[in-house]
Amino acid sequence: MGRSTGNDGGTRTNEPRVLRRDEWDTWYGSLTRAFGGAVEAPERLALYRELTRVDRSIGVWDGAECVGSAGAFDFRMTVPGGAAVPAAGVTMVGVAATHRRRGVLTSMMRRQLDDVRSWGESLAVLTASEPAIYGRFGYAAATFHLNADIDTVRARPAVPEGTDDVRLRYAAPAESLDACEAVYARLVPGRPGMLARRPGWERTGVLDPAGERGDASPLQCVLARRGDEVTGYARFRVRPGWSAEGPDGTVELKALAGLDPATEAALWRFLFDIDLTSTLAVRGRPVDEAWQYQVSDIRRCRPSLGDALYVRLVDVGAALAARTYQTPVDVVFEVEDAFCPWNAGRWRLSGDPKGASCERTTDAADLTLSVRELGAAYLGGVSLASLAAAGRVREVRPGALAEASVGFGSDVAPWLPHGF
Ligand SMILES: CC(=O)SCCNC(=O)CCNC(=O)[C@H](O)C(C)(C)COP(=O)(O)OP(=O)(O)OC[C@H]1O[C@@H](n2cnc3c(N)ncnc32)[C@H](O)[C@@H]1OP(=O)(O)O
Repeated sequence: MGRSTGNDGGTRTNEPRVLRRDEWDTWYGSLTRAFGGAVEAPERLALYRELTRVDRSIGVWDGAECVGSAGAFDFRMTVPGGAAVPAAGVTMVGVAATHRRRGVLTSMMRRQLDDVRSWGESLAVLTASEPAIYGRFGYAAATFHLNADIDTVRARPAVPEGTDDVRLRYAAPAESLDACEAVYARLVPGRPGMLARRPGWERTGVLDPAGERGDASPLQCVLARRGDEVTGYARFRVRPGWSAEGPDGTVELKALAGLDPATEAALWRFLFDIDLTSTLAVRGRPVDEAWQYQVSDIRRCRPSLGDALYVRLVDVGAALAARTYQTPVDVVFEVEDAFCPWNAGRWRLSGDPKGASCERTTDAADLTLSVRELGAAYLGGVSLASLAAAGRVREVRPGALAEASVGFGSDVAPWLPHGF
């Protein structure tokens, strides 16, 4: 770091160092400004202050001014096979516009990945403000999500048997939090990419600052029950609207979870049917969610895909051994990793649906790729065969690509349940 030309006349900046709690306001203020400077709601600010792990956060200072920030939550993320693997949730990354493009981010990524390795965490994950930023540091998009603006007048859901047995009742979002979290916790092991809720994180789902609603309703919650058991929930707002033809409101879905297909269908049907609305706006849903296959007209749902979680294998051997493989795999990867050279070289992965090992080897390579391709394929959402077709994976031993590609797949699409 330290290229000495810049908008501030060439003042040198320093190496990143760990944040102190009393520096948080300055540090976070610098981050907010890097994101454009809009003022955040006090409730959101207070929660993020509480959730920040200052001991895992770093800043770059130029005199008394904070010019770079980066943090890392300590998540547990589900990987294929169901294990909850420690993953550093990289967050709050920003560099002052006066100090941009002179290596401040690079110095923070260097320090952070060294730190993550020293904490014994084999994965770092993030959501990117811009996809072009993080590839050079070894991250790759590993999960995608589905957005839709559903015309609920013309696209109608067909529900499975048992849906009518599910009872729905309104509940206050904050008061029903424990019941919702119990449902969420049961779903976490079943889908790669899901994050076990850490203390405090459950509150992000019911933050409801009045200043962020515009003309929409406060957050609403409906609980689903089968018998006495809470089996699901949906949180949403309603944004009323009127056109010359009549009511034209929008339901904005914020969260939905169900323990069984009938519960999920009952919640979706409810959201389709709220009076005085004609659009159901959904963002960030799993790409394989059932509602898409229940609607009468998918085109009227205006679906679109978005990139979601970026994965970086910080310790290739430990990360690949932490997940399982849906069919037997025995392949040698030749891995290129310029930013974390401890990963570079040959690794033999032997795995099946029960478990896996991944060790250093001197055997000949079967497949060559960079750590980014392993990150993309890690959760089973991007196939190694597709990456090979894109010229990013090279097959040396005939048959190795199909073997690894099928083995890395996941029957359930990986999904990031919330931003961070
Ligand atoms: C996980 C999260 O928090 S995502 C949020 C990221 N933060 C933001 O988007 C806030 C606004 N932007 C910023 O704060 C800064 O511009 C940052 C953090 C994106 C980049 O910081 P900088 O200190 O300027 O990056 P740095 O100088 O280390 O750049 C390293 C390389 O990345 C490239 N790069 C940096 N930002 C971008 C970008 N937005 N798009 C494409 N390339 C980029 C640089 O050109 C440079 O390339 P080179 O090595 O080929 O010369």
